[in-house]
Amino acid sequence: MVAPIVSIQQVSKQFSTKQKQEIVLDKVSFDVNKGEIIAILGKSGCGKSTLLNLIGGFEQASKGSILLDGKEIRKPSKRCVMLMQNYALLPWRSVEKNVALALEGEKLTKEEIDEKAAHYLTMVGLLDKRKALPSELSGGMQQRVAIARALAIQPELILMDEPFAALDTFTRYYLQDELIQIQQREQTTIVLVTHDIDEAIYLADRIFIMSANPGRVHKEIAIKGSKPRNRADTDFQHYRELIFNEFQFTTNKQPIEYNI
Ligand SMILES: Nc1ncnc2c1ncn2[C@@H]1O[C@H](COP(=O)(O)OP(=O)(O)OP(=O)(O)O)[C@@H](O)[C@H]1O
Repeated sequence: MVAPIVSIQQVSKQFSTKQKQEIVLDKVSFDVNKGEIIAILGKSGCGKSTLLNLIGGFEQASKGSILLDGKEIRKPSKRCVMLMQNYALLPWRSVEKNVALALEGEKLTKEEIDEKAAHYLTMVGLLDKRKALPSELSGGMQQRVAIARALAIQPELILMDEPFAALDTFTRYYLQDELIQIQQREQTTIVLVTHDIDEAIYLADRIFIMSANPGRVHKEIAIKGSKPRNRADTDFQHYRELIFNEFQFTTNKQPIEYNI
């Protein structure tokens, strides 16, 4: 039995503004095992990013608790990094200096920092771009720099909020493959929020489908089969259909009326 690295226990989150009080998450519970990729799918506003922020320690739960290796998460830590859709690179720093940023504050010499930065840039295939500025790179390359920077911290857990959503299909496919390879090599645990059903099936070991108002885990689906998976095979289509059906269930969409 693999020990859970993250344990989410009966977590509720309420936001209060002047206008209203909103229960965004309601009694969410699940475990994430070491070395797993978990994908969280759900329609806009169901609380996916809020859940990631709670796991990352950027927000506090209103009720319930979230444990990282058995200890309650109360603030952000280097054991867990967040990777965003917009890369969040510093535009005035070179690629290698952006990666090195993650290592500043550690007890490392300049040579050690350079060596580590080079190591992780090699891993994402961007060593030859180390002197470039982010603006000189494509979106896909910038996201690879952000991945190298996240990996350089050697976190146990990476939280990803739609990391590839801004990229074109082929770059997205390429980075998904790269992510699987790196994740298998480093044995990092990943919790990924995505709107992309195919991305979830391609990457995840388990998918949690959330329903909205308030956000709850509606269904857990374990994705069988080794990676990389074949997007065209029958198993993949089976999961796709399963998830589409679940979404119909969680979305009470009115039929579109056409005036002819
Ligand atoms: N800091 C905050 N203060 C008040 N309300 C908030 C705050 N953060 C999120 N919310 C509200 O919580 C709800 C869920 O937001 P969240 O960003 O978690 O959803 P999401 O599922 O990630 O959406 P999307 O897929 O569109 O990114 C929304 O109604 C949002 O307005």
